[in-house]
Amino acid sequence: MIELRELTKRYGPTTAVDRLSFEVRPAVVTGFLGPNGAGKSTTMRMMLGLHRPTAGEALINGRRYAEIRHPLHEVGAVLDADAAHPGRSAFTHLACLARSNGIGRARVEAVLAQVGLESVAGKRVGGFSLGMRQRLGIAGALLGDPAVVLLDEPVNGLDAAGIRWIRSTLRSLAAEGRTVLLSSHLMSEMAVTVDRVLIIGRGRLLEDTSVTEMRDRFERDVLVRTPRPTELTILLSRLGATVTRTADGDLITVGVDAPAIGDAAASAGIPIHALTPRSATLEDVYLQMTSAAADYRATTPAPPSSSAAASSPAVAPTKEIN
Ligand SMILES: Nc1ncnc2c1ncn2[C@@H]1O[C@H](COP(=O)(O)OP(=O)(O)OP(=O)(O)O)[C@@H](O)[C@H]1O
Repeated sequence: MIELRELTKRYGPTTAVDRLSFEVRPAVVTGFLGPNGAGKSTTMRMMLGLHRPTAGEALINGRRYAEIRHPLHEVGAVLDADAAHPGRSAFTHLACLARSNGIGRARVEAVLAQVGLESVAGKRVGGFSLGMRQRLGIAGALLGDPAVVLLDEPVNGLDAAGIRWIRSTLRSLAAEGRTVLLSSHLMSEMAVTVDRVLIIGRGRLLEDTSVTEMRDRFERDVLVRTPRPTELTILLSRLGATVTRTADGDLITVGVDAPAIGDAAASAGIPIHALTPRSATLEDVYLQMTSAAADYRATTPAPPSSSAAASSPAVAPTKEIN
């Protein structure tokens, strides 16, 4: 379990982390999301005692990192896939880490097998692909069999097979009852990997929810095409729907689902030419939530056909960011 209480970090005039409070629970994979510069790395570094908070605290299993006597046995972290010396073999790298933490050779062999690096254990890390270096980082994090595992941007730059491997590894670590927290700035990567999401923007917590809840919460609408839009609008409004008309004459209906719209139109003899249920993608929702908090945004607008506004219903930001 990880607990943050009013955790704050200021660098001169910049407030990188702003009174952040949340809990990361065991047995689920939690994603820590936010745009570039949102404060994810700073927060993780404070959790690991690498940065001193300006105010507040980060507790791992009830204690500050500095108070943990054998940290590798309680918390494993991968902050940088390139932390291993390129001239060392994977085995030597892990054996050095293990030795300095009182961990035996058998455990080194076990974690190498767990991450699928057994066959290249004697090879120099300098020749490893990014995916192999990520696996090695995770092996190092698991050496002490910790209850808490933290990974900063673990899927950054990985190919599809690497992402799939990380995903299944994190799921099995959570299934063993561990607390698993990984950061990313991409919702699309997180949506299929994590159970819960903590979203931050400009150092503040914007959302603490499950992926399922986030999917369900955002309004779904139904696009309806009919040659008799005025009559259908009156009919659907009587059923409690909110109906708006697009420039093309289609109806966007919220509050009544597609089968009910079809049934109502059929019983009134109104022809329907198209009936399309739509929902906002998690990426749309996430971008909308964090847009006000993004430090760096592309200024080139997306083509209308692929923009969030054109392809999905309006999603309202859930909290105001000041
Ligand atoms: N050592 C530092 N000195 C001054 N400012 C810093 C320092 N480290 C981070 N910052 C600032 O703090 C803010 C948060 O940075 P941080 O790296 O934690 O964000 P992040 O969410 O991890 O971003 P990214 O996704 O780009 O890695 C940024 O505005 C950054 O410029």
